[in-house]
Amino acid sequence: MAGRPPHARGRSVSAHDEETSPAGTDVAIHGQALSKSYGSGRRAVRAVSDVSLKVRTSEFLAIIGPSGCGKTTLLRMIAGLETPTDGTITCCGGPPARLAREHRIGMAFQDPALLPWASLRRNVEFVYRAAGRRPDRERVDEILDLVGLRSLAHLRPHEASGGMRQRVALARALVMEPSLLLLDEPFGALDAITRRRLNRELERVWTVVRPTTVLITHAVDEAVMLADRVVVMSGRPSTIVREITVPMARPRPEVPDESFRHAVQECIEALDA
Ligand SMILES: Nc1ncnc2c1ncn2[C@@H]1O[C@H](COP(=O)(O)OP(=O)(O)OP(=O)(O)O)[C@@H](O)[C@H]1O
Repeated sequence: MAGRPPHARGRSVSAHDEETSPAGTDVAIHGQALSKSYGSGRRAVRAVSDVSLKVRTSEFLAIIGPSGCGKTTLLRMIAGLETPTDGTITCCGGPPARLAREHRIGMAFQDPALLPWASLRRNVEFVYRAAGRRPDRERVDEILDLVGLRSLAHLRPHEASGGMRQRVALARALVMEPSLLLLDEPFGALDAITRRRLNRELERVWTVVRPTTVLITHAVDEAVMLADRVVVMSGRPSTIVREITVPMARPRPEVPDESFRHAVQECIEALDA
């Protein structure tokens, strides 16, 4: 299994410390002074305030922070689904909307929103149809294998467990080999055991495919278990207050070791600050 990439080595830093931001041509996501407000006048909500971040190609970044601090809004700006009120963002060297148009962004959310009448396989194939392409059956088989669903692919969503449905969501997000994988609380609705199992599977799949990944989660241990780097957002103002590099090789240990506990503690302290 691949070890942690050399770029993941580092220290805990301020989000605005340019020296510690990934430099050079391998920057996949580059947001500069991003702000987003909804509405106007006295009813305006400043959802994200002055966020700058860089994410390297093939890096796994997790975002944690209190409810309502702007995590989803930030992810939606990265996906090209929201336009920043201020600041700029590029993904793979161009505007996010271009990447989205080229179907190079894979997304999965807490609610997998599967087509109820279609088999799990057809739900995965649907990604191709939505992009106006013929499904690549070999690739669909490969991704179903990777998420452990090949033998269950004939089931309909109502016959599948919550964990299986989330695996379909992950397969859908990955099947077209996206440059960016954006995950918004994908396992938030699952029980602790299934969630832990899917964390392991996501780690394994990510190690094989290695897309640049941004994961939003409320679970600090999930963030530390999966990410190269954890970004902590605060509620007031809605911005990045801390970045924590996770100094652990992959696969991450089953039993939390000292560096895992230390990284979790750092995240908790940043959240409580
Ligand atoms: N489309 C919208 N219109 C108006 N306000 C919005 C919209 N989307 C989000 N907001 C507001 O922006 C703020 C940030 O919301 P966002 O969903 O980005 O936070 P979050 O950190 O992802 O929250 P949670 O962890 O609860 O999912 C909140 O105050 C929210 O009410």
